Amino acid sequence: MMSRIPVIEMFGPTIQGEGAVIGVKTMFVRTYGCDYRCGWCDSAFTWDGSAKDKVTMLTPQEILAGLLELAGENFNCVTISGGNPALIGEAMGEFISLLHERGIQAAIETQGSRWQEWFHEVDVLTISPKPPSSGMQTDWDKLDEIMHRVADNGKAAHSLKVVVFNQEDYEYARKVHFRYPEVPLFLQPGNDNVTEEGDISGRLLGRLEWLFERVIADPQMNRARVLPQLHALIWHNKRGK
Ligand SMILES: C[S@@+](CC[C@H](N)C(=O)[O-])C[C@H]1O[C@@H](n2cnc3c(N)ncnc32)[C@H](O)[C@@H]1O
Ligand SMILES: Nc1nc2[nH]cc(C(=O)O)c2c(=O)[nH]1
Ligand code: SF4
Ligand SMILES: [Mg+2]
Repeated sequence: MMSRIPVIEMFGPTIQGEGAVIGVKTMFVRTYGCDYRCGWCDSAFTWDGSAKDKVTMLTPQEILAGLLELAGENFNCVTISGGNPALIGEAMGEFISLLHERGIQAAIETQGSRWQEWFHEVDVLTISPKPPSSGMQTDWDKLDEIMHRVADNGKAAHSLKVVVFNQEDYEYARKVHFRYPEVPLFLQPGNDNVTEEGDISGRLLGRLEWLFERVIADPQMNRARVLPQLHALIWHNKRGK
């Protein structure tokens, strides 16, 4: 049987709002299921069961057809997020090959808890280990293994992205930076209310300013880049953006 991928939503074109390729037009494919349970997850519907009825098991060809139906030729990049897309094996590699056959780039959002061989084929690999405020524990041996593998063989432009809610998270981000000094590091302020309706940009910009001040004062963070969730400034907590 053809292997299938659990997809909870596909949307776009939108603008990549985070990290190394912020500002790029992209489609999104969100897989179902996560091995983490971050307390502040802005996409908890991908794992908490609340939207389980929306999951469809799709072949790589069906996902590509769905994206083309949504957007025609109006995209050149697909961002695969979740949940944790690194829970998916070979079928994801097949999907990435299909994208490449059409000259479309593949970007991945994952937390660095699982490795897949297809990471080597990804064009933009974002690894986002989770700070203490998430309630999750980083398996440093696993993260080391993943960072070494992508550095040794990967063609992927890879980067690290740490979400920061408080001073303890900031210390964690510094630890990540010391451990992998050659890897571009992006710091992203946390959104501490992912269900608030209306305009949340003022609150998020306040968090961004707080993080700017930390980095400005810190000679050990001279190469880190601080970025907001750009889409959240524009579209707030709206889903599918
Ligand atoms: C929903 S996650 C899915 C991919 C993967 N599970 C991960 O965490 O990297 C996508 C990105 O959103 C970030 N994120 C999730 N909740 C957030 C929040 N409340 N504030 C800021 N960033 C958040 C994650 O850290 C991650 O970089
Ligand atoms: N516009 C936009 N950019 C994003 N970058 C990472 C996202 C994610 O949820 O993985 C995301 C998202 O959900 N929307
Ligand atoms: S790892 Fe990502 S998807 Fe999973 S709970 Fe944390 S933020 Fe949400
Ligand atoms: Mg998001």
